[in-house]
Amino acid sequence: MRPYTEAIHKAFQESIRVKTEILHHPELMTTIEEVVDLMVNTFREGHRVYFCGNGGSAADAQHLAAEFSGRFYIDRRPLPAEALHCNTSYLTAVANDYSYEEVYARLLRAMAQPGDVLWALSTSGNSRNVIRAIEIAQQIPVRVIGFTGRSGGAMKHMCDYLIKVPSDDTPRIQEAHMLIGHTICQLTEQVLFGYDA
Ligand SMILES: O=C(CO)[C@@H](O)[C@H](O)[C@H](O)[C@H](O)COP(=O)(O)O
Ligand SMILES: [Zn+2]
Repeated sequence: MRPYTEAIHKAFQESIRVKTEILHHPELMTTIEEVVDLMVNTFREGHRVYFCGNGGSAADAQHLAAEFSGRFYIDRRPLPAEALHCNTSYLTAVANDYSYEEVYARLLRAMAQPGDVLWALSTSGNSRNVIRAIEIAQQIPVRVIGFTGRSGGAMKHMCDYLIKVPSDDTPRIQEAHMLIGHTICQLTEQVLFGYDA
C-alpha cells in the first residue's frame, strides 16, 4: 500500500458516509425541498438572495450565488443573488473601521429588503460575522437558511430553515453543503424555467 492510500480512502469514505446519512434523513430531505420552494417563490416575487460565510464557506457562498446570477444548466434570465464578501475594499474598510464581526451585517443592512433571503454558511455555526448577519436579517426581516455542521452551534435556533450536516469535520461538512446547494440551484432553475435535467 502506498503511504497516502489509507488517508485518501478514509476521506472519500467519510464524505460518502455523510452524504448517505443525509439521503436517509427524512427531516433534512424535507428541509431541502422546502428551501427549493422558498427560492422559487423568492425569485418569482422579485426578491433577492444573499450569501455569507468565511474561508471555504465564503468560496461556497460566491460559487452558489453565481449559479443563480450566472446560469446553472440552461440559458435563462439571470437571478438576483450575490455573496456579501466579494468587494474587498468594502470588506477591509468595514473590518478596519468597525470590526470583522460587522462586515456582513452592515452590507445586509445596506442592501436587503423585506422578503429577501440570506444563505448563512458556517460549519461550526459560531462565526460571529455570520451570526451578526442573521441578527440583522431577523430585523429586516429577511428569511435565513442556515447551513451548519452537526451541532448547529449558535445558529441552531436562529434560522428559518436549518440544514445541519451530520458531521463535525469542517471539510466534510463543506462538501455536503456544496452538494445540497447545487441540488437546490438545479431544482430552482428547473421549476422556474422548466426543463428535464
Ligand atoms: O475551508 C476551510 C476548511 O476546510 C477553512 O477555510 C474554513 O472555512 C475556515 O477555517 C472558516 O473560518 C471556518 O468558519 P466556520 O465554518 O466555522 O464558520
Ligand atoms: Zn475547505
